[in-house]
This record gives sequence, C-alpha cells and structure tokens, in this order.
Amino acid sequence: MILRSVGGEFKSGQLSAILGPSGAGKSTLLNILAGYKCRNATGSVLINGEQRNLKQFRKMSRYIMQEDLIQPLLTVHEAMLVAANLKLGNNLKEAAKLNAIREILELLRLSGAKYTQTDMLSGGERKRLSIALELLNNPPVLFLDEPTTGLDDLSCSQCISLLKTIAKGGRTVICSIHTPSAKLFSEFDDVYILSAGQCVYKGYGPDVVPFLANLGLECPKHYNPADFIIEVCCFEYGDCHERMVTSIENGRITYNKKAPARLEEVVSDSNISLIKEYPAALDISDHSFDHESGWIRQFNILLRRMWLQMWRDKCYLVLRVFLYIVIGLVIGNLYLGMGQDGSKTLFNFGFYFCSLIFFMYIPMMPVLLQFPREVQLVKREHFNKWYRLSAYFVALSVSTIPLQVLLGSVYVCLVYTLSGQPMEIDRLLMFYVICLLTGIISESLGLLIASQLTIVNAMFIGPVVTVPLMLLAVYGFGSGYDTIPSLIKIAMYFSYLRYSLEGLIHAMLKGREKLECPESEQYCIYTDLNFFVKEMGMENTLYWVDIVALVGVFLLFRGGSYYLLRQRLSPNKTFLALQYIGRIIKSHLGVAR
Ligand SMILES: Nc1ncnc2c1ncn2[C@@H]1O[C@H](COP(=O)(O)OP(=O)(O)OP(=O)(O)O)[C@@H](O)[C@H]1O
Repeated sequence: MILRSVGGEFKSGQLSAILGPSGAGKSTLLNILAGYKCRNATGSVLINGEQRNLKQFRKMSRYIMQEDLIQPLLTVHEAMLVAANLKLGNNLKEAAKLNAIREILELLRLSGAKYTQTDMLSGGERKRLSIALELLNNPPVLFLDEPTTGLDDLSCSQCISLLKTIAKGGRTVICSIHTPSAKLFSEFDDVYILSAGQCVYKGYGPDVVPFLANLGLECPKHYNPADFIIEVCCFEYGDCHERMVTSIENGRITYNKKAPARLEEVVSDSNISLIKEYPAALDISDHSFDHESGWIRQFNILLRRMWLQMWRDKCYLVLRVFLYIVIGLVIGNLYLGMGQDGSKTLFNFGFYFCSLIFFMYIPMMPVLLQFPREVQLVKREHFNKWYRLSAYFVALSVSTIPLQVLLGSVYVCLVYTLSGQPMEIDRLLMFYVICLLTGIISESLGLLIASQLTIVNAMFIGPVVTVPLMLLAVYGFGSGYDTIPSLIKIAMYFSYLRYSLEGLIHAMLKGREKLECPESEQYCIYTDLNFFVKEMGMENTLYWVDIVALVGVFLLFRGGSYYLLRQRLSPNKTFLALQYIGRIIKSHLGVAR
C-alpha cells in the first residue's frame, strides 16, 4: 500500500505543490491524478464535482514526467513546430502557429535557444522545453513531476514563477517537488504534504508554521518551513504523524489560518472558459482537446520528423552506408566468381546463406538498440494525445524502407557481380526481393522484441532468437527432406530464413545449365545445379509460395509489434494478467527487474 485513503482538492487558477520526503508517494499520487498509472488505485477522482471520465480527462490534461524525454536531433523550434502541427491541427493558420510558438518560447525564455538542437540543451532548458511542448494547445490541467529537479536555485525560482503565471491564466497546475527553498515554498498557492502515503498538511505554504505550532511543534526562527515539516515527517521531532493526519483529515480539509485574499479571488471551478490570459494566440475555449489533426496529417508529420532525424544522424547514416559497402566487398571477394564455378557449388550455397544472415542481423540490431528508448518517448507523446499510435507505427514502418531499399541494392549489386551470379535480370530481381524481404522481416522481429524489453534484454534476446531460426533454415540439408523428423519439419515452417533460403536457391539455381568443372579439379560433384537443388530437398519449392510465406511472416511480425506496443502503452486485461503472473514468477524466483 503506497497511498492510504488520501483526500483533497486542487483548484484552477492555483499553483499546487505536492511535497514530502523521498518515497512518500508523491509520484504515485501524481500518476493517479493524471490517470497515467491508476490501475491498482481504489477510490474516486472528481472533476468539478463529477466522477472523472478518464478518457475525457486525458484529453484536457497534460502530464510532464520527471525524465525530460524529448525527441533528439531536432532544434527547439522544429520540436515546437512538430508539436504545434500535431496538436493544433488545421484549425490555426501557419502564421498563428508560429506566433503561438514565439509567445511560448518567449515566456519560457527559450527564444535564445530556438535553433539549438534538443540534445545540446542544458538541463533547465530541457525541462522548460518539455513544458513548452505541452503548453501548445493550452491544456486546462497540467501535471508536472518534479519540474525543478536538477535545476539551480535561480532556474528553480524561474520555473516556479513561470508555472504560477501559467496557473494564473485559469489553469490547474499541480506539481510534485522535493524540499523547496523558503522563497519557493511561499510561491505556491497550495501545498499538499505527503508522509508515508498520508496527507499531513494541506494549505498555504507558510501557514505550515502556525499549523505545526498548534500541534506543539515550534519551527525555529530563520528556518525554512519546508525543511522543518519534512524533518517532522521524518520523525526527527518525535512521532506526530497521526496527529497531523487527523487534524487535516488526511487532506480533506484545507488549513487556512490566513489564506491570502488573492487566493480566494482566483479560486473557481476548473472551467475552461477561464483561460483568457495567455497565450493570446491560442484562445481555444471551444477546443476539443482531442487529436486535432487527422490520421493522414499525423502520419505525414511523423514521417517527416523521422526522416529529418535520420538525415541529421549523419554519423550513423555514413556508418551504415560504409557497412553495406565494406561487407558487400568482403563477401563478394570471399566468394569471388564462385557462381559460375562447377567445383564451388557448395561454396555458392554458403554465399546465399551468408547474404541472408547479413540481411537478418544488420537491420535488426539498430532496432534492438534504439527502439526501447523510443518507446519511452512514444509513451509520453501518446499519453499527452499528440497522435494516434497507428499513425506513428505506420510512419515508423514506412520511414525505414527507402534506406533499406537503397542500401540493400548497393549490397546486392556488389555481391552479385563479384560472386559471378548469372547475369539475368529476373534472377537478379528475385535475389534482391528475397534479400529485401528478409531485411524488413528482421527489422519487424527487432520491433517485436524491443517493444517490450529494455535495451539490455532486447540486445540479449534478439541474437538468441535468431540462432534457432538459422539452424532450422538449414536443418537436414544433404540428408534429404524425408529423413527429417516430423516435429522438426513443423518447427522449420516457423523459420522465415528457411523460406528466404528456399526462395534464393530457387531463384539462383533452378533451371540453370550445367556448370563447367575447371581443369584443375579431378571431379566436380555438383556441376548439375538441378541435382544439387534436389539434394537439398528443394526440388518441389515454388518461388511465389516462399514470397507469400515471407509476406505473411512480415505482416505477422509487424502486426504483433503493433499489438505489443499498444499493450505496453495501455494494456488490456489479458496483458495485465500476464504482467501480474510475470511479476509473481519474478518475485518468487528472486529475478531482478
Ligand atoms: N510499482 C511499484 N511497486 C512497488 N513499490 C512501488 C512501486 N511504485 C512505487 N513504489 C514504492 O512506493 C513508494 C512511493 O513511491 P513514489 O515514487 O511515489 O515516491 P516519491 O514520493 O515520488 O519519491 P521521490 O521523491 O524519491 O521520487 C516508494 O517506497 C516506492 O518504492
């Protein structure tokens, strides 16, 4: 039990802070209030006196999490423009959007860093950018988890006064915060102090001194009241926990010995129509707070963002091109001219398999490394209603295709000519299609694995999964298909590499004329390629069947990755049950997270 029967209210027009010692349950409470993680919570959350409809509420609230998860390789202005295009849709003209961006960047003092790439921003700037991104469609309710962590005193105070300005515009702003300075503490209109999962104080910050005095706890002169109450919560002045909880009714009443009049003035219902101050360009009282741009537009914007990020990551791009060329040259030279050599048919078979291994690992490894981090970003953006997951996923799937097609053709051209494969256009195309399909299936397999795991686990599981796929692809070669046990035959249907290999063998060897045996060789066993295909147990295969099977595996893996990603962001009951079972197994086996 993390939170124990806490109650209370947060009002619009106020900057409210949730305070407490580490582990008191601040983030947990914020997660529940924002609707981010509230599955195991019981009780009720009311909005303007009515039961919260989480779906509706999520449309009008935004949650800025503790980790500054910001899309890399974009400038501040570009990041804002993407957010504006996604969140403001077609309702606003381009000029109005730019104006809104300018206003927000000015307010958050980010105008100077407008053209700085997000990865280069300072900690404070990143934090402010996370706030700026969520302010774009003027949300009436804003949650922030420890927005001042990692900031210096000046930045902290600037951040809090900024939040206060935002709240003054009629919004409900709730943030969790670690021991603030006395000055900051007095800035909050309302503080909610948690200790061991219960509320020990709710009211105007400085009023905590008379509140504690009433309980017989005198705050020493020149002492920060925030520090004092945290020390009280940590039992440094004896056990007053129950008395504090009881006197404030676990947060249900607000202590207001001398609540300043200005507070009473702004206190009102969380009514959207109150948003009239800032930003002028975004007076959106008739705003739906749902996805503003349509699916196609979201897809377009996300695709352009992905391509821009890909283009900006020059080092990785150059490395990839270099890798395809170098590996292409190495493999091509290792199997130099073997495609036409009757004594090297088995080597040539090795070349096909080697090319498939290349197309299995090279597209999959970057996905295993990058996607787990990307999932965290998607989680934040999707939770804050930037776009539909399907639009993101389709954009992601499309974004990698041009590079795969381009680099794949560079590799294929190099190895095909160097290894002396038959110069027939249909065979070349068939070879290329199989390689390309293997590449995009491997990428899908990477997504499938990485959508659920951390980077370390994904990097471990990925290669482990591929080993049986490779073994099953070549199992029984040489001894004939009929000798393979039926169980293994069934297992072989699950290896997409098997279909790829069958397709390649069919495309490159079937129907070809006998090869010549070089004079240096006494005897060449496989000059008849059709005989070799028979020996491999592939005489009855059809190229188009392999292609259909590969397309099927691709759809299965992509569909599976999309499903798993969706479950990661908002799990259904089956998935929750599986997670629960997983947790039990982990805790009973003592497996570390
Ligand atoms: N999923 C979980 N499973 C088990 N315990 C959890 C889980 N999430 C949080 N806790 C525990 O609940 C307590 C409150 O966690 P929470 O993150 O809300 O604290 P916090 O007040 O935000 O702390 P901090 O200020 O250090 O971030 C902690 O003791 C934490 O270990």
